[in-house]
Amino acid sequence: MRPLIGITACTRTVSGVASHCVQNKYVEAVAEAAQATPILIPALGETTDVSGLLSRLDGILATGSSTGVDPRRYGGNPREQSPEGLDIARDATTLPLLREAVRSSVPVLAICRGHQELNVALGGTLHQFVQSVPGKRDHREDESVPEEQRYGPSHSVSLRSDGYLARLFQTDSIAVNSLHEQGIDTLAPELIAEAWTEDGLVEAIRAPQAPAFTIGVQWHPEWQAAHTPYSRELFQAFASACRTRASDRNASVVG
Ligand SMILES: N[C@@H](CCC(=O)NCCCC(=O)O)C(=O)O
Repeated sequence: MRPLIGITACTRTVSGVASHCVQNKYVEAVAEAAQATPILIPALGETTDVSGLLSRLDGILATGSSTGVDPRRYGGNPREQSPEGLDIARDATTLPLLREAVRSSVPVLAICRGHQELNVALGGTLHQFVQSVPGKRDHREDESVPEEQRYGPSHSVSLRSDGYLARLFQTDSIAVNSLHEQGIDTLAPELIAEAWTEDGLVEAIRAPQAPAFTIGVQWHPEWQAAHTPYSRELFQAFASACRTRASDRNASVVG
């Protein structure tokens, strides 16, 4: 049986109707690159039954989003963010969920906003506008170009020489896409950096003491994941951890 992977949703108003949304590329990456069964995790906030949900899941994919984590979640200045740029219900869902997933041996792959959420959930902080930080490059996408170009390679990242990703990819740097303006400032105590841009921004993270696979990346491996070698390898490694979790879960139900 395929592992069951929960994908974090955003709240959106679609044609005037309040909705929970996940972009197709995340669903496709789980179904095709990870060969798993995707299921949406709605942004229900505090009413989410976190432990009940985690006990039924084999992995969590924390997605990217145009919205940012509310700065009040990490001691940032709330006046600098417009309310439309936030998704309070998503924060109230994903932050406790990711914190508990890491503790409960549920594999986590966290992408872009998800990567930032993982850091905040575990006690780290973010830059609200990386492009305004002295010495940092502008990590935002060019919104005027077609999607194919927006998700194309933008800059390289150096991989930690003794790190998980360098071992997985068998290289010390890769080219990645870049579509964000927030970014990690202070790393959460239980995370280590797995990759950096040349401006020093942390582009990938891992929780080395976590019982299961726990990786965050600032770039977008879900974009055409099944057809892009490093992205496919990352999703396959995540899937392998999810399969282990699935067989452990089944063994505990049977036994
Ligand atoms: N808003 C945050 C997060 C950036 C992010 O997740 N971008 C993804 C865009 C949509 C997608 O492809 O999922 C920031 O600006 O840092």
